[in-house]
Amino acid sequence: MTKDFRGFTAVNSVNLEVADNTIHALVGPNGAGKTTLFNLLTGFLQPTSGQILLRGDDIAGKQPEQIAHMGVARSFQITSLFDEMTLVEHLELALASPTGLGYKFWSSRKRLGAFRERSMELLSEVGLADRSGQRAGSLAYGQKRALEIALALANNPSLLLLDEPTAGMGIEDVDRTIELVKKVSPGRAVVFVDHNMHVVGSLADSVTVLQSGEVLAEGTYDQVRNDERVITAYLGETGDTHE
Ligand SMILES: Nc1ncnc2c1ncn2[C@@H]1O[C@H](COP(=O)(O)OP(=O)(O)OP(=O)(O)O)[C@@H](O)[C@H]1O
Repeated sequence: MTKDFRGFTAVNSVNLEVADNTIHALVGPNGAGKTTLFNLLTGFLQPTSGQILLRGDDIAGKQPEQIAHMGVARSFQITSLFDEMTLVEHLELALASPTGLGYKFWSSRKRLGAFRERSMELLSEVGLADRSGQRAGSLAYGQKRALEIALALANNPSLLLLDEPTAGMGIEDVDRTIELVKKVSPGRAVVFVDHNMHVVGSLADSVTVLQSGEVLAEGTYDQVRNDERVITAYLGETGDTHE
């Protein structure tokens, strides 16, 4: 698929194929087109040309809500939580929204109770069950990111997109997040963007390296990390982020 912004091609004929039950990393220097690609996959941007097939259905041109209903979920790079709401309320709201209950939330708190059990399951999946009644604002940074993953999982997506899931984390949270993503990946395809090569090497079954909107290299982590073009692209940026 391709995305032009008034003559500037941010994503140029990128062909990305992600199989079920696999974890795929999207890496590349700043401005490579990773966020634009995520925006295309989730309907926040429309491709200038090309198809986006989700298990055979073309989702290009559909609205973000439709794409979400079809099984694509994304956790954001920037936290999008409500500090005053509890963890379990976050999950209940996320579970209620595809049913159309979402907008009535404020007047039908009782009906949301129907989602309590599933909310607790999701919280325990990400290791936050014992904090279910706490306000999101009271969580540590790594826990907030785990809550975001739980929210992304609420509608059991077939394609889970994680935008820099370990950004800003200390090493312990990074390792916890690696284990969490491994744990929640079976049964779906996961695509993540991350600048941390330890994370990419630990998680990714396959890696696509983007540069200036184009695919620079593709393969396993070991294949791409030894690719001369990749090394050059990264050296050009920061000197040593290829590890
Ligand atoms: N709405 C827009 N209008 C014009 N240009 C844009 C727009 N969005 C992104 N771009 C440009 O497209 C290119 C790719 O940007 P994108 O944000 O996708 O890169 P990225 O790989 O996600 O970078 P980073 O790692 O810094 O997040 C950049 O040159 C950016 O300036």
